[in-house]
Amino acid sequence: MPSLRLANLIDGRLQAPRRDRWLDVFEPATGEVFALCPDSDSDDVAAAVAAAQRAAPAWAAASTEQRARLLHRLADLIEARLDEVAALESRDSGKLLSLARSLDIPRAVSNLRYFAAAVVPWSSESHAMELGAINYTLRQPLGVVGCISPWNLPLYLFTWKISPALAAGNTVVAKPSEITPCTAALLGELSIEAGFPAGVLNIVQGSGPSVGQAIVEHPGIKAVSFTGSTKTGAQIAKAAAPHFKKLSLELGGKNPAIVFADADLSEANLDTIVRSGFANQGEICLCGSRLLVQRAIYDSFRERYLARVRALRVGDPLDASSDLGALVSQPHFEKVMACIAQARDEGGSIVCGGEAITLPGAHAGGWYVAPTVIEDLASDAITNQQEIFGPVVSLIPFDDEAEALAIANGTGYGLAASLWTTDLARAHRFGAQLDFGIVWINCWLLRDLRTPFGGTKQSGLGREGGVEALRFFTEPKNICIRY
Ligand SMILES: NC(=O)C1=CN([C@@H]2O[C@H](COP(=O)(O)OP(=O)(O)OC[C@H]3O[C@@H](n4cnc5c(N)ncnc54)[C@H](O)[C@@H]3O)[C@@H](O)[C@H]2O)C=CC1
Ligand SMILES: O=C(O)/C=C/C=C(\O)C(=O)O
Repeated sequence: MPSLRLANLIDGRLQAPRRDRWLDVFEPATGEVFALCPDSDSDDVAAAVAAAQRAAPAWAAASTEQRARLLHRLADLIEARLDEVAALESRDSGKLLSLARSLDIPRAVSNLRYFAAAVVPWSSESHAMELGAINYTLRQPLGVVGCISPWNLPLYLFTWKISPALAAGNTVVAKPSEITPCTAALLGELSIEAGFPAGVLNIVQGSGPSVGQAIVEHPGIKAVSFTGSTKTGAQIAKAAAPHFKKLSLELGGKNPAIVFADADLSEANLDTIVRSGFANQGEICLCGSRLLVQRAIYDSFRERYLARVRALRVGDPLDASSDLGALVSQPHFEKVMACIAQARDEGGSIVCGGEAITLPGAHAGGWYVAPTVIEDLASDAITNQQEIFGPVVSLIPFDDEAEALAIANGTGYGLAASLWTTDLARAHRFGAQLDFGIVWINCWLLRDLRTPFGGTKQSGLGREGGVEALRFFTEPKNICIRY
């Protein structure tokens, strides 16, 4: 029997799911079950919404300083237990412990602190009219909002959603992924210790079709912020439409990293380009899975790049010398392997990796895939069009800017692009033409939490981050006074 049994947080109390049903939670590094997650249903969601509705008036009326103080206190508690939270995140998701410790958990803390700080000086607009009237726009909390997050950056994305929602004065019903529920459950416990009033933050654990859908469909939930697959995003949009709910959808990507012949390919930059494909086993929606390289440097770049990728070590996520850990689940492992098989079937050459890796001993049952590089596929091949979300990068040569732009923009997605060039004019010209919500020039995943974050086309709807997130989680009300 797994030793860890998670709980829902509803109305300030840790609770078992009403039906007393449970889901297995696997440790991707070993393939073993190590925890049980509540398999909650619409009754648990209804109880959470009712608690959130009761808590909403007082939370909305609290000063921004009071709300900010509690968010900071929660951040303090997570920070004080950094090692423990990072170890839990790594165990739950298969990600490197070093990454959880240096990126995921510090960023979760930053999310809480950033929105705690941002909401205090946040002010509304006013518009004076010459005829003798003034408008001012109130930004009022929506009431109860839903936050649904995925498994790839569990606490990082869970806090990215709940922090602005709470800071702006809403009460929350949140659902982490049932595949990686552990750190959100721990955050729930810490929120009690931090002193959040009962019902302000509710966490209902369980599957997408039961808990996620019940959140989206509940008439008491005024807005839903979702990160995950484009397919689920479309289902949510459909279910939310009859209720006219506000939606923020941060979905998939098929991101290009575009390397021009004039790029500064220093060792550090080359490392970043490799990282942009393989960080977190490629399980980040921002990973550059299409590597476009100008033909003039293709051969020399390819040689240096492949040498680096071949040197990446797949291993135990707890081992500091591992560069890649385990994929998050058996179904996801099977999906990634099927994508590699499909790349072969459509004529791609696997120039590096391409196989599953079996580690010795206790890790033999884990889900490991070798970093894989594919060549010789047209840009409209399925491999170069569909999101794989694993350690798989496709190399694509191009001749000039026009061709690079057509390839880069030529998918259904538009999340993030990275561009490598020393030509400043090209950087501006090309950056402006890329049909993506985020463009990094000579860097990747350099994040400033004040900036708008999100994608175009099938990568989503709306923007998260900074003031955009505070706007999303509030209702503007214009008041016009004649004097
Ligand atoms: N950040 C991203 O862009 C992510 C992309 N993906 C992509 O999606 C593929 C499938 O992964 P999944 O875990 O199935 O992603 P998913 O999009 O189904 O799951 C994300 C979250 O949505 C919830 N959910 C699922 N169905 C729902 C519904 N009908 N209503 C409301 N919530 C629902 C899940 O329980 C989870 O909390 C991956 O292989 C990957 O390609 C997955 C996770 C994150
Ligand atoms: O906000 C960020 O820095 C990163 C967000 C990443 C995702 O949303 C994702 O991988 O799904």
